[in-house]
Amino acid sequence: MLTARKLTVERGGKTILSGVDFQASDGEMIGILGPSGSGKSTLLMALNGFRPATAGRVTLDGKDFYENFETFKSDIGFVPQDDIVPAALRVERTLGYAAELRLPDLEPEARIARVNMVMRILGLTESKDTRVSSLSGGQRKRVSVGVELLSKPRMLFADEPTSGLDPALERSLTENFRKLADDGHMVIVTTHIMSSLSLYDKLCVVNKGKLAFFGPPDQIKTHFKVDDFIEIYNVLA
Ligand SMILES: Nc1ncnc2c1ncn2[C@@H]1O[C@H](COP(=O)(O)OP(=O)(O)OP(=O)(O)O)[C@@H](O)[C@H]1O
Repeated sequence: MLTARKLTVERGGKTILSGVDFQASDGEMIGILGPSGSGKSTLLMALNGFRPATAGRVTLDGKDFYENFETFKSDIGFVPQDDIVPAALRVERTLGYAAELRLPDLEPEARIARVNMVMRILGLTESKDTRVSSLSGGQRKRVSVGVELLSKPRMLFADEPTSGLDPALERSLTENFRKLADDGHMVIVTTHIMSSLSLYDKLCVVNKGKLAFFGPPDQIKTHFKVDDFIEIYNVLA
């Protein structure tokens, strides 16, 4: 279990996140929501240890996450907002190359099997011979996610992976994340998309650097006294 208590992040003399509590278990998919600039990416990177909080504590299975980061880092997959895959290579080669770098101890056959598995999970098999530069935005995002899945990380953190996708691609990528969580991964995603919120186990709403809600999607409308997910943003304004 990943637990954060009273996380505070200060940057450039400004308090960006203040006293945020958070909890995620294996097999859970958690969405981090909130207006632009509310602190979602900051929270995600404090939780995954890439930019630790300046105060507060993060623990994984009861152990201090930052102090034991070297031990835990093989458990972490992180898909940042920007694309991380080279555009010139074909999909299968991109994943194969990433597998060579990330899994040097695996036999070549095992690496190929891992690449094939990741392509299958993410629906990329039919695009395996397509250059990344020719893929749609949604497919490219899947390749970025695929690179992170090669090592089967226990925890997958993704920063707005569905931004800029059409509703069908957004839904399908979110469903991919749901499947990963159902397979036992801990999936933590920042998002602005309100139409797929029911697929998440829990939602974490950040507003002006503070936690505004943490709980299951079926409680969020009651909490904010709204009829529709989209109206939450009016309440937070
Ligand atoms: N290094 C920094 N120094 C000063 N301020 C920063 C720094 N990094 C982020 N901020 C500020 O912290 C706030 C939160 O940023 P963050 O990227 O976490 O927001 P966000 O909710 O993810 O936004 P978006 O939805 O637009 O991606 C913003 O006001 C941002 O300008």
